[in-house]
Amino acid sequence: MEFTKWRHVFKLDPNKSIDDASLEALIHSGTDAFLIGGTDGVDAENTYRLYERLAGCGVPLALEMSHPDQTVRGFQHYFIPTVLNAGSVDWVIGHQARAFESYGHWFDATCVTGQGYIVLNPEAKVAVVTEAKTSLSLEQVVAYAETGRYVFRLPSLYLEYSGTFGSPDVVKEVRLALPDTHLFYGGGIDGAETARLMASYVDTIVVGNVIYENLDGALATVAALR
Ligand SMILES: CC(C)=CCC/C(C)=C/CC/C(C)=C/CC/C(C)=C/CC/C(C)=C/CC/C(C)=C/CC/C(C)=C/COP(=O)(O)OP(=O)(O)O
Ligand SMILES: O=P(O)(O)OC[C@@H](O)CO
Ligand SMILES: [Mg+2]
Repeated sequence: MEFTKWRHVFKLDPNKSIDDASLEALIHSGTDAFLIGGTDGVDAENTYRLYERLAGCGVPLALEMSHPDQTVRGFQHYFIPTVLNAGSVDWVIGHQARAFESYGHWFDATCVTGQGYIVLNPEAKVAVVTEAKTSLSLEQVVAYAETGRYVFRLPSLYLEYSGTFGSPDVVKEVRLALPDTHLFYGGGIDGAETARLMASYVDTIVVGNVIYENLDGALATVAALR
């Protein structure tokens, strides 16, 4: 699974419902992959149910693990997030270490990638759950990104504005500071314009919420990159 080639992914939340027709449209949209992930209300059952609806669809499936119950086999790739600017160390390394304690025997480095999250929307559920320090200057965001890259040697960083459109200036500065790091951006991409803008700065744009609010807008985010 070469996530480094992905330019556009749809993020599907196991805790949200989506009808078959919409899922079919996403499958045929031309997106590079489906990233399954959510902050709350995710468990093995709803993760597997969503996996089953997508298995064999021809689009790569990756699981972004945010709960120990989510060790569901069958995905082509797994991301284990760490929230670099979390207010509690549990979300930086605590939950992950406990998960390895329980499930590490399943670990297969060829299909699991660490993902350094920097959460920047204080309203986002993930910010509340992880007590993220979101009041950061541009220099502080860059500093977190550089720490993720140079101290923790994370193979990917994720600028997370989940639920709102983020600051292009911040994203651009992180890109300039870390030209060789795989950057994901997610947050408020709702159509062609926002998709193109953020795709000009990062390697992979992640489109989530708009799927459940305006399917045409979601599909336009793929067409915009063609
Ligand atoms: C099966 C297999 C290959 C296993 C390998 C072996 C192994 C190592 C297994 C253990 C792996 C495991 C289970 C790790 C998870 C451990 C854990 C709990 C880590 C903490 C993860 C973390 C930092 C979560 C923070 C929240 C987060 C990043 C959430 C997902 C992304 C996101 C913000 C989604 C957007 O949706 P949502 O936030 O839900 O927003 P709305 O619903 O409001 O739109
Ligand atoms: O839901 P949106 O705002 O598109 O954000 C996508 C993704 O970054 C959420 O983790
Ligand atoms: Mg959710």
